Amino acid sequence: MEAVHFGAGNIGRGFIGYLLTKSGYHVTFADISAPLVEDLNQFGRYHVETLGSVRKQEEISGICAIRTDDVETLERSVIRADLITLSIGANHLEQAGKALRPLLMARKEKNGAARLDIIACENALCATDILCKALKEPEDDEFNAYLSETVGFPNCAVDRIVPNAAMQKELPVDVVVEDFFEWDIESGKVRRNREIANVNYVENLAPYLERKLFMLNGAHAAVAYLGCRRGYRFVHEAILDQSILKEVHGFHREALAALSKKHGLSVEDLTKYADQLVRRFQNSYLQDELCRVGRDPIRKLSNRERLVSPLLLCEKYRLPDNSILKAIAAGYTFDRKEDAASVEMQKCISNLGIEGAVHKISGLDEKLAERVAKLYLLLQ
Ligand SMILES: NC(=O)c1ccc[n+]([C@@H]2O[C@H](COP(=O)([O-])OP(=O)(O)OC[C@H]3O[C@@H](n4cnc5c(N)ncnc54)[C@H](O)[C@@H]3O)[C@@H](O)[C@H]2O)c1
Ligand SMILES: O=P(O)(O)OC[C@@H](O)[C@@H](O)[C@H](O)[C@H](O)CO
Repeated sequence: MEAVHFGAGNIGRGFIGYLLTKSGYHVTFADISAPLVEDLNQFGRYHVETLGSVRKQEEISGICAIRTDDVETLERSVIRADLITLSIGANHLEQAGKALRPLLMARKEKNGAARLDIIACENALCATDILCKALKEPEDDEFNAYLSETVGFPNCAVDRIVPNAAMQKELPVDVVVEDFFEWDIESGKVRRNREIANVNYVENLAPYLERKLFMLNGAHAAVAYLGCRRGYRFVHEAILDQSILKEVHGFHREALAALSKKHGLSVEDLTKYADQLVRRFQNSYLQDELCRVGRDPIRKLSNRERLVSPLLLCEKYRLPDNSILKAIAAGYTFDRKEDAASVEMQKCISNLGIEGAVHKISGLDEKLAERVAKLYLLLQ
C-alpha cells in the first residue's frame, strides 16, 4: 500500500508516518521545505524516540520525500497512492486543496477506477471537509462526480503530543514523542483504508473530535497562555503552578459538562480523560515549549476552535464558563515577536481595543466580549 503524506513536520513524522509505516504502507512525504525533503531522502529513515518514564527508540525506514514544487514527481505519487494524508496546519488546507486538484485530475485520467482516501490530520473541526470543499471545482461536474464516487474524505481526530525536539539527535529528521496516541477516523466515509493499525474507526466522530479539541487542545492553550503570563517556558513547568492547575481543572469541568450534555457522554469517563490529560501535560521529558502550544493565537481564538466552541456550548446549555473565559482572555495577552499571528493580534488590540478585537477575532457578541475584556484587564 502506498501513502503520500503532506507535511513532514512533527506530527507527520512522529505519528502519521510512524503508524502508517508500522501498518505496512510505503510512505512518501511531500513538504514545502526543501532542506527537510533533502534530509529525509539522504537518510531514508528517521528515529521516533518516545519520552516518558519508559524510553524507547524506534526506527522508521523505507521512506522518501518530494518537494511540493516538484509537481511531476508528486503527480506520479498521487496517481498510484492508496491513501493521502496531510498534517500541514489547518490554515493551509484551502491552498493545499487547490494544489491537489490538478494532481487528482491527472489521477482520474490515468488511474480513475482505483479507490483512494484523503484524510486531513489537523487540530480543527472537520479538517477533511475544509480540504474537500477547496478541492472541488464548482464548474466541473465530471471531476466532482469522480471524487464523490471514488475518493473517501473521512474526518479524523489525531492525538499525540509531538514537541519540537530539544535533545541531541542522531539524525536531523529524528523526532521525540509521548507514549500516548489516538487516531479516530470517521468509518462511514472510508473507501479503502480500513485496516490502519491501532486506528479507532468510529461511526460518529463528533464526540471524539470535540472531546480531543476542547479538552486537550483547549486546556493546553490555557496552560500556554496563562503560563506565558507567569514567565514559564515549558508546559510541565506551568502545570506545576497551583494557580494554573486550578484553572485547568476549572476549564476541564466546564468543557466536560458541556460535552456530556451535548453528546450524552458520561461525566465520570470524561473526568478520567481529563485526569489523564493533566498527567500527559506533566510529562517533563517532553520539554514542550509554551510558545509551540500557544502558536497562532488568531486561529486558536477564532470561532469554531478549541476555546470559543466550548464557551458557546456552555452558553447554549447555561453552564458555568468562567475558566474558559479566563483562558480566552489570557490568549489575548499572548505577545511573541516570533509568532506572526500574535503580532497581528496585538496590532488588532491596539487599533480596536480589547472588546473590538475579541468581537473581530473570536466573533463573540457584546456581552461575552465585555466579560473577556474585564478578565483581560485583570491579567494586565
Ligand atoms: N505536534 C503535535 O503535537 C500535533 C498533534 C496533533 C495534531 N497536530 C496538528 O498537525 C498539524 C501539523 O503540526 P506539526 O506540529 O507537525 O507542525 P510542523 O510545523 O512541525 O509541521 C508542519 C509541516 O507542514 C509543512 N507544510 C506547510 N504547508 C505545507 C503544504 N502546503 N504542503 C506540504 N507541506 C506543508 C511544513 O513545512 C512543516 O514541515 C497542525 O494542524 C497541528 O495542529 C500537531
Ligand atoms: O497544533 P496546534 O497549534 O493546533 O496546538 C498545539 C498543541 O495543543 C497540539 O499540537 C497538541 O500537542 C496536540 O494536539 C496533541 O495531540
